[in-house]
Amino acid sequence: MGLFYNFSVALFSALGSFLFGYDSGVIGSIVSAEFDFFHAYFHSPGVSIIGAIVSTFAGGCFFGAAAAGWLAAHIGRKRTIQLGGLIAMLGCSLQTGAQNVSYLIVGRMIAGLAIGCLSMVVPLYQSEISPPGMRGFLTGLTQFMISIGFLVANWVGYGSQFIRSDAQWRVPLGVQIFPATLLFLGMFILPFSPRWLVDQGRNDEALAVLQQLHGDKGNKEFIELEFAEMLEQIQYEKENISTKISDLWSTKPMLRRTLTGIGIQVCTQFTGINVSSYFQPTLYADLGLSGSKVLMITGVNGALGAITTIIFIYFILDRVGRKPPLIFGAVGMAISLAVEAAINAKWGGVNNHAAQTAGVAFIIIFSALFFSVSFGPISWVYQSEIFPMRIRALGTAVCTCANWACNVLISQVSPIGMARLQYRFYIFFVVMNIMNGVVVFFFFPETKGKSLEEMDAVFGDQVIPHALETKQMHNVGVQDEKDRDSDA
Ligand SMILES: O[C@H]1[C@H](O)[C@@H](O)[C@H](O)[C@@H](O)[C@@H]1O
Repeated sequence: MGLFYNFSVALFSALGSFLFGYDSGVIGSIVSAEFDFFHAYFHSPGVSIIGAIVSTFAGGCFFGAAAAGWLAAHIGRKRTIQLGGLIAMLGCSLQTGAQNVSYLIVGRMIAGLAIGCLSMVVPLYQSEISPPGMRGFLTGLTQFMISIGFLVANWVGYGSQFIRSDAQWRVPLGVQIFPATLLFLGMFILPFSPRWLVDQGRNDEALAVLQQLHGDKGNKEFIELEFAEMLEQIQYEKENISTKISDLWSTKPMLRRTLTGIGIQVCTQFTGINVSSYFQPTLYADLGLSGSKVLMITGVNGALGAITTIIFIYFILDRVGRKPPLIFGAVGMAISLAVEAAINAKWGGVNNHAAQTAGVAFIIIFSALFFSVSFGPISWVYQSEIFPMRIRALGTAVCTCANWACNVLISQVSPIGMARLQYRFYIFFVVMNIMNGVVVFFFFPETKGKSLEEMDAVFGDQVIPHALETKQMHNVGVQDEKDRDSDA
């Protein structure tokens, strides 16, 4: 039990993040020209209908994330995840059984509501069940599972194009019903967030969950201190902080939290990641590549991204903190995109093998290396750890909505930008990545190793003294890792 159980709970809840990646990724294949049965069934939908099929999903995500802010505070994190799973089952079933375009669009919208909700609540739940020294790893599982979702979607899409019936598009859409059902049912046996339980006055249950999550072996003192601090902080917040949306900007420290939370998500979107996630085949086509090679490279890129993410969150994130990797990633992405722009400017459209290889390599380096060790995982970790309990659900929801709003904007504008600006479009993102690095350097505080209750000290509104020293808590996290190793 103990940390292995804690890890398993965080990983299982990340099935919600898998659905996020899968649902975002699969539609690209389905609307592509290779899916002839899809186009025949829906009477060759034009670009505007295809645009609607793709973007109603992201629109639904925006509203799903907003609603989850209220739900997670009232019915709790666990039940909100279950509700997300249930709605995903409905949305995916509607898409799979679609009889006409409206049916499909409604299905996409409903699935969007579910994914938006899950995208906000899964990392929030993970961060509230984690010990401080492992919060980066356990919450970073969100990004890991998003990338696995994208990866599986790519390969399912690839395989399904060879089916010679309507199953060609119904199968890849239907596949998601399985993880959605598993998430809905499995969450019945997973614990509630201990912090939400304390907020509801269910203290005994909260303590029992903490003991279950962190294990009792050699950890008793840590659990007692963590629990005492949780009680004290949440009690203080209950008496002094309301849960109104205006609390997000009512004091300077709160405004700072809100701006950094929104900031991390806006910066993440402006790295340009979704140009690569959604339009990768076009980027390769601009380099003169086509056919099955493109899907192969996309798949390899996705697999490398997942591997880099897991290595980064497990070995590095909780040791070096949030800021240094963000700055490293921003610089790395700016350089990769600058090289990409130069290659496209000089050799775009020309059949030069060396230039093509370098162009592909830098797209992969951009996302599978630099994004995966920076904004990818850290955006979810950071937004889930900076708000005080009373307003955490709402604050996290606002940040996630910022993610989806920018996501819609960039995915709508990118096809036009790529066509009109060509290689100059990369330069826009070079500039944005440099700005991201500057913003992080000057405005983002470091949160590594602090307990969620200690974030008030980080943001400058500490009122109660913290019994649990950061150093001590961090050591316990490390101690736990050792226990896990010796358990194995
Ligand atoms: O590829 C996804 C992207 O579609 C999301 O917009 C972003 O927030 C995720 O972190 C990323 O992994």
